[in-house]
Amino acid sequence: MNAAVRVCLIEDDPIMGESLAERFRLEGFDACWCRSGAEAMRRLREQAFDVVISDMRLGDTTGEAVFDWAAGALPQAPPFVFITGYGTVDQAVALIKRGAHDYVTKPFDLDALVAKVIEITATAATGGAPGSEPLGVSAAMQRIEAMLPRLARAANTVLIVGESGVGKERVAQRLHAILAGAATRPFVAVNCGAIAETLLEAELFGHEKGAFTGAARTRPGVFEQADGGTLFLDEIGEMTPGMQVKLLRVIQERRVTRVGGETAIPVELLLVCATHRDLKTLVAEGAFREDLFYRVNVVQIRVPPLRERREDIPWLIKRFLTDIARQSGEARRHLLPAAEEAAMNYPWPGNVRELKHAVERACIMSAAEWLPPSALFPDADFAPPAGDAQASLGDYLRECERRYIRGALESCGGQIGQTAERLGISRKNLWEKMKKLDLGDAEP
Ligand SMILES: Nc1ncnc2c1ncn2[C@@H]1O[C@H](COP(=O)(O)OP(=O)(O)OP(=O)(O)O)[C@@H](O)[C@H]1O
Repeated sequence: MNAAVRVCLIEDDPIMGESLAERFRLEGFDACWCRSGAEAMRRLREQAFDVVISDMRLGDTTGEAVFDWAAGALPQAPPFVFITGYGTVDQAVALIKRGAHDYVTKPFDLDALVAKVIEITATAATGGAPGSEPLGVSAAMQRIEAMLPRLARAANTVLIVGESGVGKERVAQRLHAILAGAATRPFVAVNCGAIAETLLEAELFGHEKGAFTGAARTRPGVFEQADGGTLFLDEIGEMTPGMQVKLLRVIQERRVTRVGGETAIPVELLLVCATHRDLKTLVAEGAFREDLFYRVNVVQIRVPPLRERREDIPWLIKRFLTDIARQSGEARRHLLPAAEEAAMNYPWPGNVRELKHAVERACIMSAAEWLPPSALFPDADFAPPAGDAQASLGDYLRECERRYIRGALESCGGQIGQTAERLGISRKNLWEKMKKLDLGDAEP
């Protein structure tokens, strides 16, 4: 799968260069090791690369100079990932603000770097930068699409709501792509629900050297990293009251103070917050600050669940099949009409994420060019209920969802983590659904 990934490695240190080049080749990447900036510029001019991994300091020039040269001289500069030492972190952060993709600090984890390359090139294979593709063909998604240019011009805070996996981050990326146009501006995404409160403050606002045990050096937070571009804060409904106060202050003042710091640093960015929770209910329960709710809820985009915009299902399936073919280099697969019909009839509780996983799994599990329904829905005991003419659509879909989740639970031996992964939803989301659908002892 990695055979076509072309990596340009710019590293003047022979030991580091050799070990990185060797590891990349072992991964199946087509790695070209350039030992100087001049050599890199020559190779980049001659050949297209999917990603550039460059040291900040090179014998004859700097990684920054190569990056600037590529932005001006190449028709389409590949994404740059910088390798930095302690002394050059600030420079690397500044480069990200100017459009570099990412950086890793020495000593770094090789596995993580390889995963980063795969992630970057997989995104590139989906047809360009995330956000460069339309959101869907349904009337609902086209309405969202139509409002984005106005928001990109006028808004500085946007709230995106919708169930898990509907594509909230996708919408944020699309908004960012419209905002940024051809310019290279940073898009930084953080899942607030996945980070403990003690770490979240430093992640958002940064920290000074020595601010706490383990803060060996100064690190700018995501607000600073996203300066000039877009910051996507996912799962803001999960923030603790303490963090909510701090976020409110930053949104109002548009300045951040690093943990352990004294100076307020101005930031100018589009803040996109997202949640799958009902913030109004959280406000009523006292779990979410009312003032913060009004501050982030100035403009709200609701992304409907996939079951409410079924026209997008075949369109998304075709997109995913095309992406898979491009990434694997194999022939493009198709769905048999019966499989497409089954996909249209299924409620997709995990939304687009679940659909994407199902298509990916079907392509791995079946070698057929035309995929049958069983490739998409491998759980033997799942068959959509026959349907009762008296039942409402809501009841019918609920029964479909219940049966499918029960089948998945059974096929995963009741293991919640595995089942959630298989369905493409979070464990928490699975617990909630099990509770709602009376499926066993739904206690986390
Ligand atoms: N319109 C779309 N076109 C192509 N892929 C999409 C689209 N919407 C969502 N996806 C894919 O579905 C998956 C889930 O999307 P995304 O992460 O944006 O959802 P989310 O609503 O932010 O999820 P969560 O609430 O769990 O954070 C991703 O792999 C994304 O690439």
